[in-house]
Order: sequence, then C-alpha cells, then structure tokens
Amino acid sequence: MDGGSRTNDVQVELDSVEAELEHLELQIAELLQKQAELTSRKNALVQQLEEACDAAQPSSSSSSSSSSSSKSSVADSVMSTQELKLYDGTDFPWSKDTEQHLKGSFRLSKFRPLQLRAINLTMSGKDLFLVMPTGRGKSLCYQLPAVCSKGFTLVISPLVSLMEDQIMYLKSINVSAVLMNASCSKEHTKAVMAGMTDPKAPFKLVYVTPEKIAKSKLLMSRLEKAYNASLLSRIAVDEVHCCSQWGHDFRPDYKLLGILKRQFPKVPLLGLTATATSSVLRDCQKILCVPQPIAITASFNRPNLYYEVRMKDSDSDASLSDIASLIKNRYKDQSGIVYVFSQKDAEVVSAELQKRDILAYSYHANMNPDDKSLVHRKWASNKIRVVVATVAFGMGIDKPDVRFVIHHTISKSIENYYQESGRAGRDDHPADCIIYFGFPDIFRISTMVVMENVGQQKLLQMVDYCQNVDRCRRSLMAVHFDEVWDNEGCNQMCDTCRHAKDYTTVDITQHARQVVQILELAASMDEKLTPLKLVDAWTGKGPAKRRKMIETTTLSRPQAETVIVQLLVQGYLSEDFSFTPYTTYFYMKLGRKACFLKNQSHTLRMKMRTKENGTAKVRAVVPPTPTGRQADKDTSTVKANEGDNTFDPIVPDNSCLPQHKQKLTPEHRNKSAKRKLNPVSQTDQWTERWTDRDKKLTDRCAEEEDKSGFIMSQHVFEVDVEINIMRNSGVSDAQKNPSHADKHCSRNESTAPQRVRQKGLIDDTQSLTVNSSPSQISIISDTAAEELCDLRKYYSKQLRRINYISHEYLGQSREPGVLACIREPWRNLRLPHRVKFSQTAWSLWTRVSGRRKVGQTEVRPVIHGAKE
Ligand SMILES: Nc1ncnc2c1ncn2[C@H]1C[C@H](O)[C@@H](COP(=O)(O)OP(=O)(O)OP(=O)(O)O)O1
Repeated sequence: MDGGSRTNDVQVELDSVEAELEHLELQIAELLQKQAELTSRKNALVQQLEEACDAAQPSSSSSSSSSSSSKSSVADSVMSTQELKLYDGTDFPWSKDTEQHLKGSFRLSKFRPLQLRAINLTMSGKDLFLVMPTGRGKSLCYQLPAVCSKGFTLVISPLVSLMEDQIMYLKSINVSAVLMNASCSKEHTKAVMAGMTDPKAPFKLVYVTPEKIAKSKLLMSRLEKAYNASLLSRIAVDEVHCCSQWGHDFRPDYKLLGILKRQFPKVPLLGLTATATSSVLRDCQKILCVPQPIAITASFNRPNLYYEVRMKDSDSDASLSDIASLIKNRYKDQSGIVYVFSQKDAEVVSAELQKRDILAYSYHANMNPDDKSLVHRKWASNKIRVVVATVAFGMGIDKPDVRFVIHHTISKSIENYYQESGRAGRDDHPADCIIYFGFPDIFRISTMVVMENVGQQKLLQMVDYCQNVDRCRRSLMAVHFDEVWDNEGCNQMCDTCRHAKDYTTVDITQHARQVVQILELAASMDEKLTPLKLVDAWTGKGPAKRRKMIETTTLSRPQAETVIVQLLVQGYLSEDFSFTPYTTYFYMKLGRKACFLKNQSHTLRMKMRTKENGTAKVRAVVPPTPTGRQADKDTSTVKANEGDNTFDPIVPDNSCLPQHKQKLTPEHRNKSAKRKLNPVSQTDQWTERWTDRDKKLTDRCAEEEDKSGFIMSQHVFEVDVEINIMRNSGVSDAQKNPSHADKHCSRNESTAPQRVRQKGLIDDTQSLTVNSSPSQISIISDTAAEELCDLRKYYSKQLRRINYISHEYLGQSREPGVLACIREPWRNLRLPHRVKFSQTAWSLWTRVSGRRKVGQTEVRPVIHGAKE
C-alpha cells in the first residue's frame, strides 16, 4: 500500500470516527436534557408528597396561612417544615410585646405571611435568611425585634438613601435610629459610637454601610465592647444577595462581612433579600460564616401583578407612541415608572412622552442629588405621574399605589426585572408590569454585562423569559427562583396564560439550518456577523454578492429575529465579543448545539403567536374600590401594539423553504430532476445540499488551483471581482526600494476601526511591472497603498491573507495586474480545515471588492459560476 492510499484510509476512518462522535454527543445532549426535565419533575413530586404528609400530620401551630406560601431550602437540613410551623405561634415570652409594638409603634393591624415566623425565629436567637418578594415587609422583621430587644440592632444596608428613608420612617413612629457613613460629621460618629455601649441604649437601630464595617477599626472595637456588654442584640444584613458573586448586585465589601459572625458568634444574624436562588443563599451562608442558618423563602408570587411582554417596534417612534397611548388611556391619572436602559434614554424617552402630553420626568444616577430628590418627592406626592428612570430609581422606592411599571428596554436579569417590576402594586391592588422586548436591545445590554461573572447567562435567562410564550410567565420566574409552581396559580394574570389560544407550535428546523449555513459561510470567509448583519443577510439585505451566496428567508424581519433569538437562547447560536479600546463589538457564532442540526432526525420547535391582535380591547386598570377590589373594565379601546406582537404561522413544511437565489447549474437541474423522480425528505435534501456545498467548495478550490486565471467551474456562485491594474512600464522607486512600500503598508496593524488616510509614497501616475515572483518584492502604487492601509485597519488579518493570496493567486496569472505584495508572506497562515488559499482569496476578494472601489484602472472579470 503506498503512502497516498494509506493517508486516504486514515482520513476515511477519521471522518467516520468524527461522525460517530458527533452523533454520540447529540445523543448525550438529548439524554442530559431529558435527565434535567425528569429531575425537575421528580423534585416537584417529592415536594408535593412532603407537603401532603405535613398536611396529614396534626399541627400544633396556630397559624396556617403563611405556611402555604413558603418553602425552605437551606432550612431543610436544619429544621423540618413541622418544626418551622411552631414559630408561627403567639405563645413565646416576647409575643405580647411584639403584638403591642406592631399595633402601637408600627400602627399595623396584623402580620403579613411569614413575618411572624421570621420575627419569632430571630427573637429565639436563630440565624435566618429571609427571602421575601419586594414590598412584602421584610424591614418589619428586624425593626420590630429591635424595638422588643435589649440594646441595639446593627443594620447593614447597601444604599445611604435607603437608610435615610428608613430612619425618616422610624423617626415618624418614634423609634430611635441612627446611621453612620463616611459623610457623617465627627461629632455625630462620636455620639453614635458612645451610644453603642450605653446601657440605656439611646437608639434601637444603627444603620451602617458594608464599607464602614470593612474600613473602620474604631467601629469594630465599639461593636466588640457592645457585644461583651450584651448590647448588640441582632445583626441584619439587608439585600444579603449582594454578598454573592452569583447574585445580581454583587458588592465587594459585602464579602468582608464574615467578620461579624466570626467576632460576634452569639448574636443572631438576619439576612434579607427579595431575590436569591438557593445557590446564592448557600454562597451567602459561606461568606457570612453562618454555620446553620434557617432559610425562609416566601413565594415569589405577587398575585396582583399582571405580567406582559410586547414586541418592541424597530421604529422607536412607534414604540414610544404605544407607551404613551397606554399611559394616557389604560393608566389615565395613575402613577407609574418607565424603566429605560441608559441615562440618555431616560432623557430622550421622557422628552418624547412630554411631547405626547404626558407629565414625565427623567431620573438617573448622573443627576444632581437635589434634582433627584425633587423628582422623587413630586412623584411620591402625585404631582407628576410618570418617572422615566434607569435602575438608579430602584431600592427604597416604596410608593404603594404604583399601577404600572413599563420596561422600555429589558432588564439585565430576571432578578433585576423582578425587583424593578416589584415596585408596582405594593398596596396589593392590581398593577401591570409590561416589557417592550426589542431585538437590538439584547445586544446593547450584552455588551454592558460582558464583564460580569455570569452576566451573559443571566441576560439570556431574561431574554428567554421575554421570548418564551410556551409557559406561564410566573412559572418561568418560579423555575428561576427554585419554586415549584402550579400554572393554575397565575389566574390568567400574564399574557401567555391569557392568550394561550393565540399561540401555535411551529417547526423552525429549516430556518435554523439556514441561519447556521449563513454563519458557516461567513466563518469560511473569515467574516464575523453582528446580530443585525445576520438578520440582514438572512432577510436578503446587504451586499448583492452575499445575497447570491446564501439562502435568504421568506420570514418577516420580526419573525427572523424571533428565530435567531430562539437559537441563541437554546445554544444553537452563541455570542462572540471583540474589544477595542473604545467599544465592544458583539458577533454571532455557532453555538454548541449547532452541529445537531446536521442530524436528519433533529427537529426544533417553538411556540409563536399566530393570531393578529387587531384593535384589542384591553383591561383598564381603574382605581381600586374602597374594599380593595379592582373592577376589570373593557372601557378603553387601545390599539395594543397592533401587529407587533404577533407572528404569521411558520408553516412547518417545505413551503417555508426560502427561494433559492443561486443560479441553477446544469448539474443542479439534473439533480432536481432526479429528486422529482425519487423524492427525498426535506432533511435529506438539506443534508444533500449541505454536503454538496462542502464538496463543491473543496472541488472548486482544487480546480481553481489547477487552472490559471479566473475560471470557475461547477460552482453556483456568481461573483464580480474587481482588480486593480497597474500598467507595465518602468519600475518605481518603491520597487527599487521594496522595504519602503512594505513599511508604508504594514505600519498600522491595529484592527481598531480607524480612518486615517495615508499620504502616497509613490506617484499615482507611475506604472509598475509585475514581477514574476511577487512575493520577493514590494510593489505598490500610491492608491493601492492608501487603499490597503485603510483596509488593513479594518481587516488587518484578512489583508495579510489578501496580500499573500493576491500573489499566489494572481502572480501566475497572465493578467499584468497585482494589488500589492509583501516581503514575507504568511507562511504559517492557518486556514480552517479544508479551506484553501484560493477559496479564501476568492471570498475575501468578493467581500473587499464589494466594499471598496480600488485603483485607477479596473478590470472587472465577471465570473459566472457553473459555466464550465
Ligand atoms: N404587616 C403589614 N401590614 C401592612 N403593611 C405592612 C406590613 N408590613 C409591612 N408593611 C408595609 C410597610 C411598607 O410600606 C411596605 C413595604 O415594606 P418594606 O419592609 O419596605 O418591604 P420590603 O423591605 O420587603 O421591600 P424591598 O425589597 O423593596 O425593600 O409594606
């Protein structure tokens, strides 16, 4: 057996092993997915069973209302549900006192679910993590115990404004509380420090920032004294999720709070948060050095909130008009927040709403504090109805009658969304939470969170929440917050439950394959596509040359975007980032599951909205009646984002295949004739076309290398190639001094987009001779040099290839033209598997020639594929 055939055999076996491995990976992924589904189902069933057993056992607890809305995770190992229920009782030594202060000091008639349990647990000296939805009354769980205990409670809170709000409130109910932060006067700090060790306890709560704990040794020594005198009664860590890097608001100084439990082990610690998954809680437990905390997690559910996602119109004016129409009709005279992505957006959107006769003010971190507090006060007193705000308007906003929270741009994570939207309906009356979900917004946020630990992952979860019309919005949140959820619990208070009949499942396998094909093609051309370019390419926009090379889709642009988002969320596509000193670029690339699409049996489905909304009668949120119930009225007829949030059904048969823009070769015609005789399945056709394409590319390369000039055969592409020609007369200075031009050309190799034009080194009018061995010399005309330098700045890597390939490709040609050459060709240039120089040259030329008009004299050989 000769060397050649042995290599061949090895290659064949390698291909077969690779194919088998790919198949196995597919099976493994599918099995893993199945395993995840079953595990989640199993957990749900186990939990149901446990709850059934608990219910069957006699309970000594006096309160049952709270238990149904809670679950415990970290607590499981420490206390059984049964034991926990004991803490719902009112027969503790402190029960009378707490009851009295609840009504007397705090002027509240009764506890909300889980408040009593949390208070009893912390009063018993237990360490506790309390996860309770925003606005449910977590603060009471440490404020009331503080009032009922000897000494003072240390409260660690992330925001000074939040502390100030609380202190103002506590003062209004005659509970003494102080705060200490970096901007407090020396006298104030001294007085607070002294008060900490005063047995008369001049204050019941001391609020500090985590930074203060981390930085002030004096404070630690005072705390130690207070601890030794048994005056440090409790430590409350508000927004405890800030400890964990996996939480959505990680604050480095929270990581240092472990010192508290290490120094004061006997003091009960109470961590509070509205949003923390069990893994975040475990992280917090470790960071805070709490050996065996009890976790009480209230249901995340806010039954009075209606959740809705609307597709955002690509025309920003249209989406703003839609928001304005909602505010003026559905939420007439009611209070609300419009959350936006950036400070600039806050200003633009508020100005646009004002133009539409809505009294909306902007609010963002960059405003001066007086302006911020003015906006806050005016809004709180209903002098203005709408605040258009960034996330800076978040923690500590406690207006009870917020009837709507509209997200002009999606939040960066589900946790963030939950908190932001949770500002609505704190008075327990109905309120709406609406997101405007726009395709480009995903990538705006993506570049912002790229540096965050799990920023991308969290953003994709948020995108999934918006895109997914398969499941109740509450159930998606429940999964996120590790809560077992029964869909019935939604009570039609989300758009997917309310419009369930308007959705249908469609097969998007073929569409997915087209997208993958475009990205593969782009990769083979060493080109990166931004999400918008990808949609452009797929929907038939962009350079004519590219359109001819790909299968464009018949889907509308919003549908195409929906499919791409789905592929991204499901891992068929993934993100690729490129950093420059000035900005971050976001590109799409194939995801880990893209290879599955080559498997004929692999199908991909998604639910889409099929029914046109038309002029929708929408529920008008009317001010609550005195009984707290809100009447649902079909009074206002609003054009509810007409047509935007609906999709035509994507027909899951061959009719959805896009038109082929490629010219049919005789060979293709034969093939299609054969197909008519022997029909193959759609997937077969695809696979055939796919492998056909790969093979053709390889074949074409081989042929190209064999032949001189621009003769293409057996290829379906039709490409215009422009070549810069310099006339054959004389040798330039540059030619005599190759290094000169070389230097000129390679001076700036930065890939950062710059548009500095280079001054010519060579006279434009000079004519150059093409050397038979171009890689040995540097010939370059002024114009070509300028062109190359300019292009190099964009595509330095590709240009190296162009330069080199130009000579490989054009050097032997009979054409007297050469674009440029470089002294040292990139001998180690690594091209993707099976991609040859000529092929790469071809694609680069195609692209570059589409982008730039080069040179003084142009030859435009039109190469028609498939013309032998
Ligand atoms: N038992 C109760 N009965 C009636 N109102 C209550 C009760 N407990 C608290 N509240 C009110 C006080 C506040 O106006 C409002 C929200 O309480 P608060 O403690 O600020 O919520 P929270 O701390 O859970 O929200 P956030 O996560 O936004 O900080 O609820």
